[in-house]
Amino acid sequence: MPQKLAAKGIDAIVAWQVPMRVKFRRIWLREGIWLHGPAGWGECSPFWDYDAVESAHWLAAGLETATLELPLPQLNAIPLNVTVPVVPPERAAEIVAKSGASTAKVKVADPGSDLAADVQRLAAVREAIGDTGKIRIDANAAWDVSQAVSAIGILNQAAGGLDYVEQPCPSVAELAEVKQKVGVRIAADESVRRAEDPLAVAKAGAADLLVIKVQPLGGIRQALHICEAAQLPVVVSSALDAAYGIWAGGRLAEQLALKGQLDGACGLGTMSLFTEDVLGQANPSDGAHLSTQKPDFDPIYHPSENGPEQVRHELRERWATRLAAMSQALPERRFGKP
Ligand SMILES: O=C(O)CCC(=O)C1=CC=C[C@@H](O)[C@@H]1C(=O)O
Ligand SMILES: [Mg+2]
Repeated sequence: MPQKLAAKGIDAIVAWQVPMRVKFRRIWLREGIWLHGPAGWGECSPFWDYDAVESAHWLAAGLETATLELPLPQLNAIPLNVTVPVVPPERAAEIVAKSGASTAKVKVADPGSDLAADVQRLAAVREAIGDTGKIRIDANAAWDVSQAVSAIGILNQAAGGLDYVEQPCPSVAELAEVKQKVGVRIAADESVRRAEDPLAVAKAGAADLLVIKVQPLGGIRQALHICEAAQLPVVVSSALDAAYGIWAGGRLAEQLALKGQLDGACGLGTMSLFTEDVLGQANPSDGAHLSTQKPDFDPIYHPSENGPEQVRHELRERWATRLAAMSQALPERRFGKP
């Protein structure tokens, strides 16, 4: 256990791993750690392509949840969007119908797919969600400005109207230009969670709303601070978190809902993308709503604790090394203190 963490009252760490039902964000296997402290368990599950400095935000978020007692929830549930990965149209329709959600967020512009497939996926989602449902798309910064303008026109039509387009292009300047040129709202995701200055996009007036994730922004309090400063509507989304990360997202969404800053359904239903419950943790969502109750399961006493001993050993070692690097990087985080 790194000394810095022990000094904050962290007394147990569990590494977990779960296969995904479908490839999402180019991964088939999701991993992370849970840290136990005076306030219970917190999650730290940065993607493996993030370096120690970027991942230190995720560690700060996990430390916050494990050490800071939050007030009891005032809302019971947060409305969710169903997340539709890059899958064939029939599968997309099934995912939407099964969720019961009235808002869908559909992944588009995937390098392994094309615009014609995106058109078909959106048409199937509209059919499944009905005329009154809302459809959002997320391009994960795949387009340049002219590709974005043309694709958004086509996809808006295929979807029978879009609620918004998330991160059509990489840079703030491009987002601003696309926002000028299309009649669909533009949301910023990577331009907030991976930016040197998470407020740059708001300052530039380059987005109509923000998609906010707790772990990449270093915790609920820092995320709230950014939302307050940005003065834009917000949708809280998951970072493909497991139960404790999702719970933190729900608590942020609750705060924003109480302030009137939440823009509809949140992207916190992603535990359904996992093939199984992580260490027996039940999915806290019914597909259309997320419970704000903190999971009360104690992973350390779970008998399976991630399968065969060999896998457990390798997983623990890998995360112990990474945790040491992340905790070293904590003071270099780009804004605020945990
Ligand atoms: O917002 C949602 O509905 C689900 C979360 C989601 O789409 C994402 C989670 C984590 C990594 C990202 O590639 C992806 C996103 O870009 O929003
Ligand atoms: Mg996104």
